[in-house]
Amino acid sequence: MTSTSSAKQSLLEDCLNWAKSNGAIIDDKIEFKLTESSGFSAFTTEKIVPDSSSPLIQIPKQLLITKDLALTHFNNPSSNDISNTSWTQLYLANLKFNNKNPPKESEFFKPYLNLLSFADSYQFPFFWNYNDLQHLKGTDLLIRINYTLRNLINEWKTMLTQLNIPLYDPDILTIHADNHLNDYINEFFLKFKNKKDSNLPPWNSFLAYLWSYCIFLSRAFPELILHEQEQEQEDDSLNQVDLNSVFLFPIVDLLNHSNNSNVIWNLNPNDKNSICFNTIDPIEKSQELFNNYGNKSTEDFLLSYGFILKEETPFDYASLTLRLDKSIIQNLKNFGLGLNDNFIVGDDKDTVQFKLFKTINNKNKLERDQLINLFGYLNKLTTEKNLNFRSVLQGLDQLTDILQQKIEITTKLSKLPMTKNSDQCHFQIIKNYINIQKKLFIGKSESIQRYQKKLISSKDPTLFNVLSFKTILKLDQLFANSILLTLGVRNYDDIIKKDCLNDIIMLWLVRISNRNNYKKKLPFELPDFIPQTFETISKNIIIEKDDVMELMTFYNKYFPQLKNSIPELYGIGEWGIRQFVVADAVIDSLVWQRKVNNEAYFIEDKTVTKNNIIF
Ligand SMILES: C[S@@+](CC[C@H](N)C(=O)[O-])C[C@H]1O[C@@H](n2cnc3c(N)ncnc32)[C@H](O)[C@@H]1O
Repeated sequence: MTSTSSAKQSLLEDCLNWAKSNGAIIDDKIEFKLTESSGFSAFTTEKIVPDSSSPLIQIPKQLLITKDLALTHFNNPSSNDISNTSWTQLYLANLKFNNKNPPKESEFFKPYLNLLSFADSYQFPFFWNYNDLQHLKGTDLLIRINYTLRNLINEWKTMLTQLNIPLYDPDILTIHADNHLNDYINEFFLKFKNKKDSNLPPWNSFLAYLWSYCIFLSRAFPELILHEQEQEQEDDSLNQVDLNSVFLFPIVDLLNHSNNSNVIWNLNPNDKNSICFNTIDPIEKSQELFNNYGNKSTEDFLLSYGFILKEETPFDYASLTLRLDKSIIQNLKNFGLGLNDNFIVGDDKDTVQFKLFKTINNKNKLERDQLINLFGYLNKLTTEKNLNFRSVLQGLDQLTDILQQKIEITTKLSKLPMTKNSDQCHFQIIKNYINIQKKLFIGKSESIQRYQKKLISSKDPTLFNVLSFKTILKLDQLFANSILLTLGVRNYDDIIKKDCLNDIIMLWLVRISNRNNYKKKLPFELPDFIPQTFETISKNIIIEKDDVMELMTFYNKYFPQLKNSIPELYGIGEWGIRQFVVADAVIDSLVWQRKVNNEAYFIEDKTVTKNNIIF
C-alpha cells in the first residue's frame, strides 16, 4: 500500500466512523475498500439476501448536504435564474475550501469533506488541457464541455457578485478562446493538485466552484426521494418539491455504478429522518455492491463521472447538433409533426439537438421519429402540404451524409497520435470514447440504409407505390433501345457514368404522357400515380419564361434529332418544351435518387403519418 493509499484508507475509516457515530447504520456484510481501478468501493463479506424491512445502508438526514443548508447559509438569496443546485454547489465549495471564515457546519462535515478529493477531479474532462481535448475536436462532447464551462463561469460570477464576494480569479471572464480557457483551468488546477490538502484553491475561485460542480455531477441524488411519502399523502406537495434539486448522500455515494445493479433509494418508512439504500437482487459473497446511476451513455459517464464502462452499454447514443434557421424551427413547430421543445437548445434557440440511440425502445422512439420528420421536412417541396415518403427517403440521405461526416471525423480522431503534454490516461479514455462514437455513427448509418431498403422493397400498396427506373428500362425495351441508339447508353450504369439520368427520365415521362397515342399499348403495367401526377401538374402548372429558358439547352440537344431518327417514338404525340417543363416538375415531386447506389425511384406521393411509417 502506498502512502497516498494508506492516507486515503484512513480518511475512509474516519468518514465511516463519523457516519456511524451520528446514527448511520451500515450492514455488517458490507466492507468498504480502496481499489486501484475505481477508487472507494463496497464489497460483500457474505451473501446478501434483500430484505425490504432491513436496508443495507441507512443515513440520518442530518448527514446530508442539501439545498436547505445552502440557502440558509446564504440567507435565502433571491434566485435570479440561479438554481438551488448552483447555490448548493457554491455552499460545498465554501465548506471544503474556506479556511478563514467557513460555514458553521464545516467542522461537522469535515470527515466527509476530506473524502471528497480535490486531486481526483482530474478525471473530469473539464479539467483537461487543450492537448488532451484537441483529440475531441469536432465532437459534440467538446462542445458540451466548453458550453458547460461558460455557463458555470457565468453562474459563479453572478452568485459571488450577489453575495458581495470578490472573484478570486476575475481574469477568467476575459478569456474568449475555448482552448485558452481549457489551458487556464488546467494550469490553475495543476498548481494546486500536487500540494497538500491544506493548500487548496480559495473558495471564491472558479476552480473551487468547478470542483464542486463535478462532485455534484458525479455523486448527487435527487431530492425527490426525500419527499416520496409526503407526495403520496398530499397531492399538493409535489408542486413544492423542486424536481431538479439534488443532495449529497454520504456513504451511499461511495458505491460505484453497474448497469446491472437493481437497487432502491428511499425515505425510511419507519423513520422519516433517515434515507435508505437497499438492493433488490441477491448479491453473492465477495462481490462488489454497486449502485445504479441510471441509463447513461458513454458520453454522459465520461462527462459527468469521469470514467467509461468497460463493457458496451445499451443506453449509448451519439448526439447530433444541428444549427438551423430560426424560421425553419418555427415552421417545423407549426407544421404539426411537432418538434418537441426539448430538442431546441442554445441561447439563440436556433439549434436542435437529437440523440441517436444505439437501441431503439418505446421511450426513445419518439426522438428518432422526430429526427426523421425533421429531415423529411427539410426535403419537402414548398408546394407539398404534408410529408411524403419521397421527402422522408431524401431526408434520410441527407442525414446519412451528416453521419458520414461524423464517421470521417471520428476515424481521423481515432488515428491521431498522442501529443506532447497530453495525459496518457486521458488519451486512452478519449480513444475509447471516440471508437464507441464511431461505431454508433456507423451503426446508425447502416440502419438508415436498411430502413430505406425496407421502405422501397415494401410491396404494401396501402403504404405507397414505388417503381425503380432500372426496372422501367428493363420493361420498356422500345425506350431502352432508343437511348442506346441515340446516346449510346447500354445500361443503367452507363447512364450514371454519362451523367444523363435526369434527361432520360424526362424523355421517358413525356413518352408516358403520350402513351395513348402510340399504336401499340405499353408492354408493361404502368402504376397510375405516374401519369396521373403528370396530368395534374400539366393542368395546374403556370409556366414562366425562365422555366423555358432553363430547359432550352436540354431541348435543343435532343430535338429535332430524336424525332428524325426515331419517329415511331419521338414523333408521336406532344414533344414540345412545355411537356418537358411538366416532366421536370414531376421528377421533383416523385423521383428519389438513392445516394448509396444512385438508383432512381418513382415514389407515390402518400402522406407519412404515425401509423404508416415503418421501422
Ligand atoms: C459516486 S462516486 C463512487 C465512489 C468513488 N469510487 C470514490 O472513490 O469516491 C462516482 C465515481 O466513482 C467512480 N466509478 C463509479 N463507478 C465506476 C465504474 N463502474 N468503473 C470505474 N469507476 C467508477 C468514478 O470515478 C465516478 O466518478
